[in-house]
Amino acid sequence: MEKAASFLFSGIHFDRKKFAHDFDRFKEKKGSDNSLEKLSLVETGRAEPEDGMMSRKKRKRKTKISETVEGFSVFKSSESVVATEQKDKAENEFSREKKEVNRQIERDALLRKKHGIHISGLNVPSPLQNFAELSSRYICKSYLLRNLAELGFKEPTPIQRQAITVLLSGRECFACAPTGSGKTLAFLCPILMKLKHGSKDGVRAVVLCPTRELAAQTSRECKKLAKGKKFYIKLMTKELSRSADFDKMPCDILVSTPLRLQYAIRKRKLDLSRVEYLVLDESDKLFELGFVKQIDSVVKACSNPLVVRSLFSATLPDSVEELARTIMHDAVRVIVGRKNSASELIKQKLVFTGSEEGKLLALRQSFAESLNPPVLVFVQSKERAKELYKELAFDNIRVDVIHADLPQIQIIIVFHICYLIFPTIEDGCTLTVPYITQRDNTVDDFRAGKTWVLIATDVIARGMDFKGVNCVINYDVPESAAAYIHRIGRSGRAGRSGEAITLYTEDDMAFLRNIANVMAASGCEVPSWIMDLPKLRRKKHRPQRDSILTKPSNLVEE
Ligand SMILES: Nc1ncnc2c1ncn2[C@@H]1O[C@H](COP(=O)(O)OP(=O)(O)OP(=O)(O)O)[C@@H](O)[C@H]1O
Repeated sequence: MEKAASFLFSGIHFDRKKFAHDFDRFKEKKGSDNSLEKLSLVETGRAEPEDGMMSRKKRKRKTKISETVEGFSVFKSSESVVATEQKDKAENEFSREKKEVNRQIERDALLRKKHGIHISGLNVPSPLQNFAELSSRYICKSYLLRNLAELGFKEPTPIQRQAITVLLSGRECFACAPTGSGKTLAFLCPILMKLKHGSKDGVRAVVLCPTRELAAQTSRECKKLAKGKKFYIKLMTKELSRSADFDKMPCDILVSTPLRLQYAIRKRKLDLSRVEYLVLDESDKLFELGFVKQIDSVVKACSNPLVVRSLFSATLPDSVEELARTIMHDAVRVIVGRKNSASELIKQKLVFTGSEEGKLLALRQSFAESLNPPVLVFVQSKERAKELYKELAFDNIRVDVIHADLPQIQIIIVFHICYLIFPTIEDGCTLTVPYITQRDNTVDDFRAGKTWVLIATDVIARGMDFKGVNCVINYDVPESAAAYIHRIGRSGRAGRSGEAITLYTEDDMAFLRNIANVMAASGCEVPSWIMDLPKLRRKKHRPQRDSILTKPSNLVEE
């Protein structure tokens, strides 16, 4: 380098005589500079170490000092040393924090990978390592941790690990996780934590579910989680939506179907302007045509600009996500496993029965050989549910049926309390017992094990949590891949295994490929000829089917 420099400057001669005056000044200045530098270092007690082992940082600092000192007072230089020190300290702190952030990002990524959690969105909070983190990272009251433990929930499920922290950080959320993977707790837990305690200030959280049964189940789960804490948790019954005085009725968390809520908003002037949390459970169902207007009016009624909205489902088509994005802000997307796939805990099978008669025969045969209750049998319409029920009711099986046509009975008990008995009371009084529906009874009997085989339409295909359903039989092939995923998802819940059998005939060939795709994606074997079938262009599969009727030749000999 030196050689190069001398080569570059060769031939240039500095005339010291001619520039003697300037040369002297230059020499003086250089000397005074050094003295100043020395002085400033001594003053701050940071003189250069004698052994000459000066770190790179210090050298850098030294250079800076000499630059600052030039032409200014001594006092300023000492201030700048302090400032530089502080700057260095801040820089060190910053780089330490940056390293820690990077390490946390790595740990989060590993935890997410381990649990099959996929996220998109900016600054997604770390997933939970365990439930104890609800206290250490967030303010979680002891009642909730106690209730989780009492319910036997030792570890958060993957969707709970991520969706809970997203909602606790105040972010909106799209969550898609397999059936039976604990999505209900994933949205209820943050709501309870954020609302802290009950109040009489109006509705603060709304959970919308597509069916009455699911709404009832969700409000029950919410009450279990809130046990020991005064919260007003209400299920919107038909009676409530028609006659409640919502101004006087304390309610923190309201669980409802869209129609009943819309009715209450319109007719009972239910005020939702203070709602802080709005959950659309089974959101893809709620965004279907029949519900869209009702959802729209509920979303509008929840007019608090700070409302946190979240969408939960086991199936979340892109179209729904796109639609939902138009109303959501800075939402985080959390997908567990593969989007729109069935639970891997369910063993799925396809059985060809040739015809409708063949289906009934196959069902009877399978029950005769090995009936392992509880079993759910899905059909495509209420008419077919009634037909199949008639057929099986005479077999020696405890069978029941559930569909949208089952009546609701309101029991009104009128007490005419005679003033002769209670002289202080002049009038009679009317006690209205909440609607008791035959649908509720049917569900309860199935839960209690009184019913072995429950024949159902898609009314209970979504969200219903029947513990330990061993087998789901699709007597009729479902109308869509999503319907298939939800139906079979009534078994194989909360880590248990399950079985799903789908009976099909020639009429179902066109739709078979869609089911086979779901099966293959969750690791089940599918005959290759099915995968070679052409894709179905129609969206819904609802073929015209022959009635379910035993013909003499169908009877199984005992
Ligand atoms: N952390 C947990 N540990 C063990 N069991 C849990 C945990 N969280 C929830 N469960 C149980 O798992 C079962 C399924 O939960 P949940 O009904 O919330 O599933 P889901 O994901 O909403 O299903 P679906 O998509 O069918 O609605 C319930 O019985 C619930 O009590």
